[in-house]
Amino acid sequence: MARLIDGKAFAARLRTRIADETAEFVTDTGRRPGLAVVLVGDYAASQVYVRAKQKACEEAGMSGSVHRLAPDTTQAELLAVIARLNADAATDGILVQLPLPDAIDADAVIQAIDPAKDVDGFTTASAGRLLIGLPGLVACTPLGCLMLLKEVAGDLAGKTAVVIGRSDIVGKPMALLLLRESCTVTVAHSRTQDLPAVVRSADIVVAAVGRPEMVKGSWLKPGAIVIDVGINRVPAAAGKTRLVGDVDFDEAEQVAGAITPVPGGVGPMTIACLLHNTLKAARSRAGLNPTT
Ligand SMILES: Nc1nc(=O)c2c([nH]1)NC[C@@H]1CN(c3ccc(C(=O)N[C@@H](CCC(=O)O)C(=O)O)cc3)C=[N+]21
Repeated sequence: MARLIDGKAFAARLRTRIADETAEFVTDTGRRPGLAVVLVGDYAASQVYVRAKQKACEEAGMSGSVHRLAPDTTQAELLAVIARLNADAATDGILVQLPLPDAIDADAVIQAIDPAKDVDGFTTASAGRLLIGLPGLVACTPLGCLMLLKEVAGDLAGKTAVVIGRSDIVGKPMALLLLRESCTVTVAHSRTQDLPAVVRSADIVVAAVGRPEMVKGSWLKPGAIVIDVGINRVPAAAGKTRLVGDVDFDEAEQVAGAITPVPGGVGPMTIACLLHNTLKAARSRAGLNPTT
């Protein structure tokens, strides 16, 4: 049976460490690190995530503000909010909650964020710095996945890694982070031929496709480390729903060496890494040395 990778517990320890470092930052600078979350519209899942992010900020001793805008907010109005937050000295991190309403050009909004405050790591500046190996803010979900992998496997050099999914916010930055750790990286996607055979070659599998329970136990190399980024709500008994990942957990845990559960795996790490990035941005803006 696979070892269970307890992302929730790891994230809790990380958040405690960040809280200690935040207290030091407050002593050094006389102010709290500040995260501004911008939420447009009334998408139900976003309301839940945004509240979780704000609560996590406050528990770490940071200031977390949520800027709620109406569903019919125009692009110009949203850009004006970003400009104001870019110029605000007390704001260290800016996160525009996705998805945005269809009428708004999400890319134009993201690119308007000051890269020094880009705690999601979504701007071209942040993505480009990761690509060429310069220090910068890295997207929270892949960063959290990497932390879990290093915790479980230690040195990743020379290991074969397959990333399933090629999104700009998970698959691509995940592949670059694994390459930076000297893994041999394959990025698989919807057009990949014989995906089971590709997955079977991997010591490390990161599943980020958004298809419930798609990765089967029989696809895995015995002993592989499996990181499941998927968060899919599917129908369950008695008209209820339940969360499942992109990996068929019950099958995979019979074959894998270690595996993250859903929930309680990658999700909590995403939020902890958002705090990590906010503190990192705050330290950098205050002229302090980076801690990690
Ligand atoms: N600009 C932007 N940045 C984001 O980082 C971002 C976003 N937009 N839009 C939505 C997605 C989703 N996301 C999650 C964060 C934490 C959990 C999480 O903590 N999940 C828990 C609980 C899940 C539950 O019970 O619903 C878990 O997996 O254990 C999930 C999902 C961040 N996102």
